[in-house]
Amino acid sequence: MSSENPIDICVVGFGAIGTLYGWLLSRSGKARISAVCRSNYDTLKEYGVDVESALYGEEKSWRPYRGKSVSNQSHEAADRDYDFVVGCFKTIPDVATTPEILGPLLSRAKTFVLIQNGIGIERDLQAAVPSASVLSACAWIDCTLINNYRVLRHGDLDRLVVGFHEPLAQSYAQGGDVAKVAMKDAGNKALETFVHLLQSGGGAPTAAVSIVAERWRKNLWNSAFSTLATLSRADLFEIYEKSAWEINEPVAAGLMNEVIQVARAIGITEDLLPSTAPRDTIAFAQGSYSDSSKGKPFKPSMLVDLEAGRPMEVEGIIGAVVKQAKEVGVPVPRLETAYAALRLLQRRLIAARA
Ligand SMILES: CC(C)(CO)C(=O)C(=O)O
Repeated sequence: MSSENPIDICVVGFGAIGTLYGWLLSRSGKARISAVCRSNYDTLKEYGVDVESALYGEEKSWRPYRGKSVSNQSHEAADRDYDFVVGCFKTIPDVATTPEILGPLLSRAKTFVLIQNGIGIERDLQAAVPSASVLSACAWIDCTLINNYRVLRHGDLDRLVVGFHEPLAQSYAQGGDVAKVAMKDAGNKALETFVHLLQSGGGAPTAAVSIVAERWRKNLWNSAFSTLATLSRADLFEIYEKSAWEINEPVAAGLMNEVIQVARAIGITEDLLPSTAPRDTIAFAQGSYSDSSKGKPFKPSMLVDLEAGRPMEVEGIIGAVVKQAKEVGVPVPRLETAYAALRLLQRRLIAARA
């Protein structure tokens, strides 16, 4: 590392996404990464990880500045302050909330970044650390840890959209407008620094005008394709296979249109999330998955979790939309059916782990 005053970043959840973004941040030469790991702790400590990315290149035996075990609820990493705490763990509030997972790290930073799927995933964190800046990011990426966590395999897709969440009104109520402006400035500055670090590491993140709208846009993909794939245990090539797609297309479009209607009802306007977004999302997936002779079968992370017997991100992807639909009185029968079926699967996964 060349920098004299390194930016200290704690990445919590060092699965494929945490490893890839931790690596890019450290490649900036300006940041040092403390990694909070679970299953890959021993491998990372002994061997490091071989990064094999079609987009970003390769590095043998990369190790973060230090690796810490998650066995003690992130306690081991809470021995210092950080410039950023970056959450790359799955959002599964029906198992543990984000504040529960971050534990003592909550008081170790003023800026948190959540790189996760789902809607409203920032809310419990904002309530737990009202004076902090909360950023979040949507990742369109295909990466996996293989060979017993020794290799990070990444293809040629990395679309990362990062943004700053408006602070909760209660967090600046006492200080009034001055406090509000100061919080916004701090958030925007943190966003600028984070984006710059990733860019310096070779990444190409985009800063969002409205990260909330971007989260709804990303959720179009997840609520349709993650749901269909998980309930049928089919990969994306199977879903897009010609005779199957005739049946699946209206189902995917129907699920996405319900998501759009809820987004509109809560105030996400056409300029932030256009009504053409479902069509664009379908076309984007079609470009990648309609020809099975090209590439390997792709499974959304929700299906990967189901097959591995791990709890899935049902609440953030579907549950949160269904709940908001109820609050604003928008009927979402397709999403409700998907949610009910996924919840039944989830109950079994959680019970098996207990
Ligand atoms: C969009 C995608 C497929 C990852 O890039 C995803 O969000 C997931 O697998 O859950």
